Amino acid sequence: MTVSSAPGKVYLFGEHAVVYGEPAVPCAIERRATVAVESRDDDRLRVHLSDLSIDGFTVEYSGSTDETPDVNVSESLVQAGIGYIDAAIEQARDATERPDAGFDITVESDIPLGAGLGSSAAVTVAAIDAATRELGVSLSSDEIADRAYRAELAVQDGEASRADTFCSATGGAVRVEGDDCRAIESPDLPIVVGFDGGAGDTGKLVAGVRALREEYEFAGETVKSIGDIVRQGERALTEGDTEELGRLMNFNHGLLEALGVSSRSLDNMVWAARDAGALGAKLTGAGGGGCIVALDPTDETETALRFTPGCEDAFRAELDTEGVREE
Ligand SMILES: Nc1ncnc2c1ncn2[C@@H]1O[C@H](COP(=O)(O)OP(=O)(O)OP(=O)(O)O)[C@@H](O)[C@H]1O
Ligand SMILES: C[C@@](O)(CCO)CC(=O)[O-]
Ligand SMILES: [Mg+2]
Repeated sequence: MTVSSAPGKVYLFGEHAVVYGEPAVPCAIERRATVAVESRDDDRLRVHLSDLSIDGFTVEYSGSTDETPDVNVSESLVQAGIGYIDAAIEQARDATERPDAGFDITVESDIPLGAGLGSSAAVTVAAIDAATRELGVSLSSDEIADRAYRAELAVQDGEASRADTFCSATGGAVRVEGDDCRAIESPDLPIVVGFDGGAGDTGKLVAGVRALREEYEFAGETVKSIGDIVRQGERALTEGDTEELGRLMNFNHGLLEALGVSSRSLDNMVWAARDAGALGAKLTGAGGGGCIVALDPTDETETALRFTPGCEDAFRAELDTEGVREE
């Protein structure tokens, strides 16, 4: 058996805009997905998912992905839980030239699903690393990131950037602009996360922004303005100017709200954080529900979020400098 883990992430800046070639700066955090993989003698996949929101369920289906898994849970749950694993295994089979390799797979994760913390990227990255190493092939983190990106593209109908998967494979803070992906220096930031217990579907949310850009030229200008915020934010990050970072995060959230990817619960948490004295606060990831990220060196924001209606959890997130790794 081979076991790998990979971190989730928060976006300081640039989600959604990064899909259209603008830069983005996500940072890996110490919340990880762990995937255990064991080879089988046949081409079948037996997948056990014990994620946070549901009792673990097990599905088993043939290796050829055109066969509907014979499962006893709702189709949407299967598609939700299986899609990224299935796409990751396809990438692992391609990377190892073992198209009929079968696996027993167990996924465990402390990253809430669909909440903007990159759970899909972490699960995909860890699954590719574990499955390829189980077959005796060791990929570089850049190769894993590229294959995980292609897996996310497949599951999200082409609506994905390289940012989440490169950040999860690499760890630390990264800067992604199109195919240009690189690790960057980042000071230890006082990151606080608020979680509303909800979720958003990344593929659908990204498709919504794409439709808005196609309908309104000013929506495209809004996306470009997010790119300007990211470039300004990089300078603040290099200088360790957390007050400027916070102001730019607030600005970024406002533009994401204009693009229709925030929600009442996310906005409530953002304003609760700001009212508590956070340097800045914004939604993170695809939006639609899930998490916000705030900067506050004091405990005020975390405390305020815990008493904010609609906030289910609030926690301080440390930067995780490690990307994908063997456990
Ligand atoms: N523990 C897990 N077990 C199985 N599948 C998981 C697990 N965690 C995430 N996934 C898959 O990832 C999907 C959520 O991915 P999605 O991209 O919508 O949100 P996210 O990655 O958590 O947030 P964001 O992309 O906004 O950062 C789930 O519906 C499921 O298919
Ligand atoms: C919304 C998005 O920009 C980030 C999701 O965490 C999509 C992507 O970059 O793949
Ligand atoms: Mg995702």
